[in-house]
Amino acid sequence: MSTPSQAQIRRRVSEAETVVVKVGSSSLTQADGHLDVTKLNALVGALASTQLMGARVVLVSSGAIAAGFGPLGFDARPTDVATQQATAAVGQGLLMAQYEAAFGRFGVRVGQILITAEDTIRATQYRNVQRTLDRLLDLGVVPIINENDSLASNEIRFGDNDRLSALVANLVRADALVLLTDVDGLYTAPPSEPGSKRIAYVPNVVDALGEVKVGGTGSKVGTGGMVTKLEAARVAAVSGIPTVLTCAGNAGPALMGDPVGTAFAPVKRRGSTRRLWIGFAAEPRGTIIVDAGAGEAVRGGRASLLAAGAVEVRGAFSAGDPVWIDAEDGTHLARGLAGYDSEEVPRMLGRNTTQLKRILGEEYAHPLVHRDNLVLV
Ligand SMILES: Nc1ncnc2c1ncn2[C@@H]1O[C@H](COP(=O)(O)OP(=O)(O)O)[C@@H](O)[C@H]1O
Ligand SMILES: N[C@@H](CCC(=O)OP(=O)(O)O)C(=O)O
Repeated sequence: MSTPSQAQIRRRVSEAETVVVKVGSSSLTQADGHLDVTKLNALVGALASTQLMGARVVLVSSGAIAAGFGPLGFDARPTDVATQQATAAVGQGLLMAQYEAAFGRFGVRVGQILITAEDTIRATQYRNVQRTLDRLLDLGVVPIINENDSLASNEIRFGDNDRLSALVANLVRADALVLLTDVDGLYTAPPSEPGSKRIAYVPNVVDALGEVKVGGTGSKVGTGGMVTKLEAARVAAVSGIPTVLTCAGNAGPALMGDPVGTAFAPVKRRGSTRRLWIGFAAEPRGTIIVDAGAGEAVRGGRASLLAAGAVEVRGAFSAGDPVWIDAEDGTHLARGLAGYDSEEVPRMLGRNTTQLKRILGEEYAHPLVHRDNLVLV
């Protein structure tokens, strides 16, 4: 696939049949922790027009915690997990009430979907999310997605919604991802640094960003900053989906294909959704270290990881959790979903399938990581 021009990417965004739009906390709230209804209504105006022109629109909206702390009487975004979770429970309801009213003025229905990272890595759960989203879109509804902050465990969570939005874009087979934030695009350095300049077009987000200096959030309510937005653009790019990153005020022009913000080209054709979830959705809980032969087999792309080639296991994980597969020198070779709990693995190490069946029983005959549950890194 030759590298497309910026104009081609902008056209693809304007012609998208399905578009995922992600909006950050700072674009929806005031500094005092109350929803900024004017900003929210302006965003909904742009999204509703896109939807009424025939596109399928999915909104990934942050802002539950930012919208909840003011009404609860706190001066600032809480920092402890329990209070954040309680604040999100309050803020999410307030956020949805505003969205329902705003979209309702255009006769557009909305539906709320709250997702935890854990949901997204289990095959049955992500198929469930996919089916519900597809059905909502068929029904002409705008799904509004957020991380399920009130229930997410602290160890496995997205935290920001940037990566979640890219995974959702892949899940709904979107034609474009639009990331809306409080800065009008990607800059050569954090915009507070003198001399930093907006970058209008990134033809290859995977390896062309060496010169760019990215920093964390610039606001008191956002999380992740530009780092997670670039990760999201990268996940979208390897899924074959172009991304536009700009400020929320530019939502309308961005969706119409105007040259606002920063456009990122896709870098290859669409990959398997499931493998992307495994590759990006959650932090691995442990590591399986493999010998050179198994490493080569795994890197070859079509082999499962068998116990015979594994030499050590680290960390505590359950069957189904994401794990690293590392070489003995510590190099990451792949990520995958473990076929066993970590405590079952030590007695399996180095044994071939016949030995495993004979010594431990039939139920130990399947691979440590099945090739369908494995992505190379
Ligand atoms: N190279 C960069 N270009 C643009 N913004 C940057 C860069 N590095 C860091 N940032 C910061 O990232 C912020 C946006 O991220 P964040 O606050 O998490 O927003 P959101 O709440 O929309 O997710 C910007 O306000 C900016 O201060
Ligand atoms: N799920 C959280 C999102 C946290 C957050 O601040 O995200 P973002 O503003 O997208 O960087 C919420 O709704 O408050």
